[in-house]
Amino acid sequence: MPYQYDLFVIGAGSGGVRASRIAASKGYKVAVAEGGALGGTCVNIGCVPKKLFVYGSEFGHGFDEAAGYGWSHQGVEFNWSVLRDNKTKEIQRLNGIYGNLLGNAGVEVIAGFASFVDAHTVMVDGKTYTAERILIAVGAKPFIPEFKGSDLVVSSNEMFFLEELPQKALVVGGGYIAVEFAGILNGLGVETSLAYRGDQLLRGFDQDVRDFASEEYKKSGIDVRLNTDVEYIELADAADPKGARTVYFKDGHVEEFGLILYATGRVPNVASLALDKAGVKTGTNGAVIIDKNFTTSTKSVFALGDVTDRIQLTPVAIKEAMALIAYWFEGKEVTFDYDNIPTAVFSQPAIGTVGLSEQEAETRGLDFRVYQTDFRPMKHTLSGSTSRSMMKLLVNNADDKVIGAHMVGDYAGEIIQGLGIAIKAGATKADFDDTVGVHPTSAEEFVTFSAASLKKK
Ligand SMILES: Cc1cc2nc3c(=O)[nH]c(=O)nc-3n(C[C@H](O)[C@H](O)[C@H](O)COP(=O)(O)OP(=O)(O)OC[C@H]3O[C@@H](n4cnc5c(N)ncnc54)[C@H](O)[C@@H]3O)c2cc1C
Ligand SMILES: NC(=O)c1ccc[n+]([C@@H]2O[C@H](COP(=O)([O-])OP(=O)(O)OC[C@H]3O[C@@H](n4cnc5c(N)ncnc54)[C@H](O)[C@@H]3O)[C@@H](O)[C@H]2O)c1
Repeated sequence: MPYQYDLFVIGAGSGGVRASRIAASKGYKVAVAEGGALGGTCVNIGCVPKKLFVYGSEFGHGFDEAAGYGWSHQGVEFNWSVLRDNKTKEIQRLNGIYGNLLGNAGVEVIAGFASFVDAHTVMVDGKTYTAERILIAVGAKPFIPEFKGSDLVVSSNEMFFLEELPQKALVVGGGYIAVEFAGILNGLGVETSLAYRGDQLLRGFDQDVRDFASEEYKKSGIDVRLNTDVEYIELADAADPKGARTVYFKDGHVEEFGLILYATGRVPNVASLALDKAGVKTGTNGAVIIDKNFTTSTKSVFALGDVTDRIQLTPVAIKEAMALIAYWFEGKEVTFDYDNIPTAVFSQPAIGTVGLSEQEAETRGLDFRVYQTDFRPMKHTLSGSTSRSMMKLLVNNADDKVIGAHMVGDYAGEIIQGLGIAIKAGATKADFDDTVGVHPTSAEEFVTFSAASLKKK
């Protein structure tokens, strides 16, 4: 039976744009449905605007730190609407670029939310489209637990469009988004508390990184509250829905905040897809279940990116799209390597990490040694800031290969990318030691770890 398209992609985010663009350039007739703005989460309400906000908030510390370098100023003012609106203009420029990329590749863009009619048919705004293959790339959406007053909080989605900044904010959660936004708000001059229900922030990261980063966040001015959970929330004044919120914590403490951000995870965005009509099965949290070639329980339907709830990162969604393209066009079985994915948390200071944490290496029963150091970065010798950086390297004793690298400090995200290549290529500690350092940098610490910094043999 002939179909209208070779490929119909649902969702023009990181994974969907790449898959549709490359498939079309290789000769498929492709359409992509997008219910929001082109580029998806990363471009519109994720990585890109978040990083622009991080840059904006770093100036908040920069003015203070400049004094030790001889700069003085007559008071500094920050105008939130300028940052917010300049960010939005830049994102609109990127939306245009995504439109051109898709158009130039010959992809038909259909505006609207798609849902399944059957295994080869989708519907957008009442119109049906048939395709030999359908790719689900709808991403994820914020998860906010339900409790009394949960309608009075915002998610990361709203943070990009706030009418005004509050004087005082509470961020709830302990993952990437919570620590990144706590840093942004703090840097922009908002009195910021970060409440996490567990013992330490950033579960899943190396324990030393978690402990060190948490202390640095406190030093930077964030009020970090561990083992703290919210019972319920009310409007401070019932007649003023835009006004302060009163938070009743589980330990009995009561406090008012102008804004409460819940950054408590993201769940697959499948609710409106009518997956059952195509026989597509889902697992925990509604994640679309796929085999190693990104094929769902229905042979003609594929899925990748955040909707599969594996590793929620843009470069992962993009690499998955490229692997699926190689599977379709070259018949290559997918051998996606989810190990050694470098990642950065754009908190202040930032975190960069690749490979195993000390706890993961222990769980895997490896015989390994650990080098670790922390120091005052040269910039802060004059800035007056007490901020410190830390670095950590894990080495497998059997073959001397570096199996993990971790950093908390300025430029950690930039530095970890290069280390990701070295670790992926199988570099040994001897290779690191043979590499000439770039001086004076923080990064050179990674190639000058000596026996003195051996934390664990
Ligand atoms: C605040 C925040 C910051 C982040 N920062 C980073 C970062 O610094 N680095 C990083 O690597 N990752 C970051 N991420 C994660 C990254 O954004 C995601 O991993 C990535 O966008 C996933 O790509 P995707 O293609 O799976 O889905 P998405 O990019 O989410 O795209 C899905 C698209 O599908 C559309 N859609 C949904 N349902 C339908 C439907 N029924 N019909 C049509 N269209 C539909 C949506 O509107 C969306 O545009 C961040 C995420 C957030 C929320
Ligand atoms: N820099 C980056 O690359 C970047 C930045 C932002 C987001 N992301 C991606 O997006 C994903 C989602 O980010 P996130 O920060 O929302 O999720 P996350 O999974 O990283 O963190 C969620 C946090 O919320 C806590 N939590 C969950 N339920 C809760 C509840 N009921 N009450 C209180 N706390 C609760 C969890 O314990 C956890 O600390 C990340 O895992 C990451 O893959 C990446």
